[in-house]
Amino acid sequence: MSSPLVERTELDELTCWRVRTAEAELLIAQQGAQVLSYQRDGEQPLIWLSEQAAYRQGQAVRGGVPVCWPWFGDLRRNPPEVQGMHQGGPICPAHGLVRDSDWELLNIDSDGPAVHLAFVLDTRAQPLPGWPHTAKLRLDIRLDERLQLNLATANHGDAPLALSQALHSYFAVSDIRQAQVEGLDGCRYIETLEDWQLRNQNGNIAFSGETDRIYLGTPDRMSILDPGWGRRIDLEVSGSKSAVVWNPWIDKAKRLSQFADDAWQRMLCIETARVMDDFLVLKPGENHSMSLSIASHSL
Ligand SMILES: O=P(O)(O)OC[C@H]1O[C@@H](O)[C@H](O)[C@@H](O)[C@@H]1O
Repeated sequence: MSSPLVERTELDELTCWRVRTAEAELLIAQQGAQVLSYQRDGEQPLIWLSEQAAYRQGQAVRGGVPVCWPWFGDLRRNPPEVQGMHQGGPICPAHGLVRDSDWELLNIDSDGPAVHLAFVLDTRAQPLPGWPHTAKLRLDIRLDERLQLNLATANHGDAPLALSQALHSYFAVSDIRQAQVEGLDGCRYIETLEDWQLRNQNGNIAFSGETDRIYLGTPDRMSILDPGWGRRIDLEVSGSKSAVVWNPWIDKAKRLSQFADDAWQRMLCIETARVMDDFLVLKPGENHSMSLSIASHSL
């Protein structure tokens, strides 16, 4: 078996890392430590990357796995403790401050057929605008027969940190209208499209319109069933009890940046998260890890 290969490549304004193992290819942008694409040989992509993706500094790439931190979504929809950490006035971008920041590549190493890359963002070296706290964020990416992401936050300050976060994974599907999500039966969810009402999930999730929901009390395993490609994508998570399920459908697709009008058909976000009442509080010196493992199997 050939040993894994990691090469640096520049995509327009962004430095990226292309990882090739005997069975898969992974592309990561150093900006945001953003996984951009992931495909196993002989399979359709697992992670979706927009065909209109732009590789610009200071702008998250549409697709892949952006890291949302130290808040998820609209800051004003976050618990007061999370909002209170921001002292930057009215400018507070959606999904926090790190998806378009420079991260440092700490390490690349391989262990037999597996490759591991670690990226860090330390707010002491790189202060975040309007967020004057001392924390170290680390994303470990490991590729072997599956893709594993581990997002760790350490509080290096002397006061508690309150934050929300997500690994905003865009998955590739053959056709969202045929896909289903298994594993969330019986969970409560917030229907953000209908006044943030609290509802209950019955059975699998199927898609027939714009979907933007925050699931609470989520389990450690979920799957995307994709009959069109005869495959299931199995997600295994730890350190998270909330997840966001999102597809923009027809109208919102037209308003999104770097997004083709018909791209909603081919993607589905299931975002491993710590949001709403699952937000994170870290005491001084405390560390927290949230991980996501992605594998595919035939249906
Ligand atoms: O366009 P952005 O900032 O990358 O956000 C994309 C989507 O991210 C999802 O997490 C949100 O639930 C959606 O409401 C939002 O549209």
